[in-house]
Amino acid sequence: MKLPEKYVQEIKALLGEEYGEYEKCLEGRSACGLRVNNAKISTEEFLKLTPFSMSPVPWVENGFYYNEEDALTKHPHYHAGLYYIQEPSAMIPASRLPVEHGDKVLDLCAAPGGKATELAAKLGGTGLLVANDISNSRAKGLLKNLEMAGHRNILVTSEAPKQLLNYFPEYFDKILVDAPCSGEGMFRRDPSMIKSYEEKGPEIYAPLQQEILSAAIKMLKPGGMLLYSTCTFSTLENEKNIQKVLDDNPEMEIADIRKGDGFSDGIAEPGMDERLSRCLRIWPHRAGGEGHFAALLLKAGSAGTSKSNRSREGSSSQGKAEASFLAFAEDIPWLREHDGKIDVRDENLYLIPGPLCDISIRGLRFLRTGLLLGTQKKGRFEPSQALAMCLRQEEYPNCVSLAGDSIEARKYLKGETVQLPGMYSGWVLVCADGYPLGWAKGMQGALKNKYYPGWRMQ
Ligand SMILES: C[S@@+](CC[C@H](N)C(=O)[O-])C[C@H]1O[C@@H](n2cnc3c(N)ncnc32)[C@H](O)[C@@H]1O
Repeated sequence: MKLPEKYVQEIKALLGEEYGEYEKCLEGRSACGLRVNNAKISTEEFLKLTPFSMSPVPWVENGFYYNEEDALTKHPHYHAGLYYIQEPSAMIPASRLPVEHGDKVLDLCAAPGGKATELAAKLGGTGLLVANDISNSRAKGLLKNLEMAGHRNILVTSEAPKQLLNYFPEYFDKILVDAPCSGEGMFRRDPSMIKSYEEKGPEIYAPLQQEILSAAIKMLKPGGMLLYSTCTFSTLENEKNIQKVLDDNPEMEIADIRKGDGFSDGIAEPGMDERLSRCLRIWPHRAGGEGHFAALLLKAGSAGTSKSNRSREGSSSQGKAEASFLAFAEDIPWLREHDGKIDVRDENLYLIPGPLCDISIRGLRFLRTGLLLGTQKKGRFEPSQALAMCLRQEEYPNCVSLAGDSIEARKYLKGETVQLPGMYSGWVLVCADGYPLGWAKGMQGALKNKYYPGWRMQ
């Protein structure tokens, strides 16, 4: 691999005599990783269920290495949202941000959702995750990944950080800034990054990262925590940005971050704050991952409750639509006991998470508020794909479960008609090994495929 000369000099200066090991390591293959979605399945259960062999990623309990030749994105368990394909060192940021149930969490640069899906899993259906990406097209992929993973307490937005700040000053308990960066840690996995590095290197990204960080700090509650991460090695984009945060914001402190075998400390060059060593670095020749940087920051003060600026009243057309939905959702406990409200917009019904009922988002560019439950057509409720992904088999009695490795499960995911013995009527939840894939409509014994066309398996 031909690395840019400027980059080679930079890394030699950081690694000294270790540089040879780093260079040699780039000739090898990068590791493939997946993260189990504990919002749907425990790690233990997943390991019993999966037909693939895998070995643990040492720094996260739900992370695993798998063999490159295994087609993990083609398996129905992937489409059931049981795991997310993720580069192993990219599993660190969400795992090191101490999200607690009930928190209001912001993932400011979230697409395509590798970290947002884990942050939402840590919330366990409580609190709120605002997942944002400035790119609208990338935010669409983010929404799909959050929905496939079965998350409902979400607000998916596509805004510049400065604009979000107008809506959420000092609002969040926890914030992740997984910043756009020069991607030096991705050269082996994606050699096209070398070209983009040559066009836009650390000098271009560092000011953008500072701008994003500055808005993020203003959105963090006193007492809140912010994790800043990149997949690059340049100190300009990493420690020097954190140094600037410390210089400009006396209320910000670097917190200790849990490290492990093969992790390195942050680099405090002469004249820089020694606390920068608390940051974390992953180098590909020292640990089984491509490379990452993470800094955990704490804002001084104690967290109060966020201000509410909106009432929870629903619209008058709501009563009828809500009633038809509730008849459908009779046995789903979390739909009867949620802390939010059901909102009706046009034909669509949404379950708005509690914290989102208390704020105004008028004028904000969003792709989703809460969970799209379904649509109300000619007085009848049609459940959404996203609702199917949030359900557990035991919460909805009218189910059919296909074997995960069956031809039928794959046919269903391709949008084809599946012939099954038995008589079905109404909305049937189709599962693979007991984990929902989507809907079918029982019609005179046959099952009409209602899998969301945009998600079909190719
Ligand atoms: C490193 S990627 C994020 C990866 C993501 N966190 C994940 O784990 O899947 C950085 C993201 O930042 C977005 N981005 C670029 N400039 C931004 C800005 N000014 N504000 C917010 N997001 C930005 C990019 O569109 C890109 O999706």
